[in-house]
Amino acid sequence: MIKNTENQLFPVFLQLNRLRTLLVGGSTVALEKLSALLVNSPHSNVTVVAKRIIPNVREFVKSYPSVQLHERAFEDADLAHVDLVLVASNNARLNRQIREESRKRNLLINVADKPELCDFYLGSVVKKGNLKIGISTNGKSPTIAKRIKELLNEALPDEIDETLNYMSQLRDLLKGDFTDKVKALNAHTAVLLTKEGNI
Ligand SMILES: C[C@@]1(CC(=O)O)c2cc3[nH]c(cc4nc(cc5[nH]c(cc(n2)[C@H]1CCC(=O)O)[C@@](C)(CC(=O)O)[C@@H]5CCC(=O)O)C(CC(=O)O)=C4CCC(=O)O)c(CCC(=O)O)c3CC(=O)O
Ligand SMILES: NC(=O)C1=CN([C@@H]2O[C@H](COP(=O)(O)OP(=O)(O)OC[C@H]3O[C@@H](n4cnc5c(N)ncnc54)[C@H](O)[C@@H]3O)[C@@H](O)[C@H]2O)C=CC1
Repeated sequence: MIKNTENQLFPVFLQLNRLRTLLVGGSTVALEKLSALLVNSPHSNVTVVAKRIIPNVREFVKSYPSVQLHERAFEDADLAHVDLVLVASNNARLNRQIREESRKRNLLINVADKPELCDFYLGSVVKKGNLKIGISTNGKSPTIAKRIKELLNEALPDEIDETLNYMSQLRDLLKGDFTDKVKALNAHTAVLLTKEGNI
């Protein structure tokens, strides 16, 4: 039985360096979205289109050569040759229009703070080396998502990345069929779930 109250979103981790992302809007909220994209995927191919681009955005993208800025109004043609769309404009009609045009082209879209116009949501992200954890509260409370991120950031030791690298080497060394490998990897990590393991 599927309960309506449960979180039914499906999480994925995108290779934004291989995709082309359009961001419409160039102000405070656009900067938040841009920073969420680039802090996680520094080689994201992002095209920003906005009537006005604030200096903070210009400053921020200086460290990211894969970002292009276009200070002008949005045109439908901006949707050609992109894979993903994010909108952070202050114009409700424009948001709706971009949503419709994006769906016609089968593009996935996120409109900042307008869940009803979104095909996907951004999450809070915990990162320790190779480990990345995405957090969603099903849109109920982004603030709680942020707090859980802070909690996990403190709880997970930096050494977790060494463990991941060690396990990766072990994985390459292990011989035998798939089932044997899984057994061995599970045996090596069983201790992590005990208090003494203390990941
Ligand atoms: C549905 C979703 C769609 C989407 O935008 O993708 C959405 C929607 C809305 N956000 C609103 C407000 C705020 N958003 C934040 C922050 C974040 N919001 C993010 C995601 C999401 N926000 C998606 C759901 C994620 C989930 O399921 O948990 C995070 C996780 C990721 C990111 O944006 O990068 C990022 C934390 C990053 C970090 O970890 O630091 C803060 C807090 C702050 O900024 O400190 C506030 C103010 C306080 C508050 O309201 O809680 C409003 C009301 C606007 C209004 O009142 O006008 C709506 C609209 C509505 O709910 O209807
Ligand atoms: N600022 C905030 O903290 C919050 C913002 N929001 C939502 O996010 C939206 C954006 O927020 P801000 O960045 O603060 O807005 P803003 O008003 O500072 O910036 C809007 C951006 O949209 C661009 N824009 C407007 N019409 C355009 C067009 N036709 N083509 C291309 N670009 C166009 C503007 O040039 C500007 O860069 C708000 O309207 C609101 O719905 C929601 C909650 C909080």
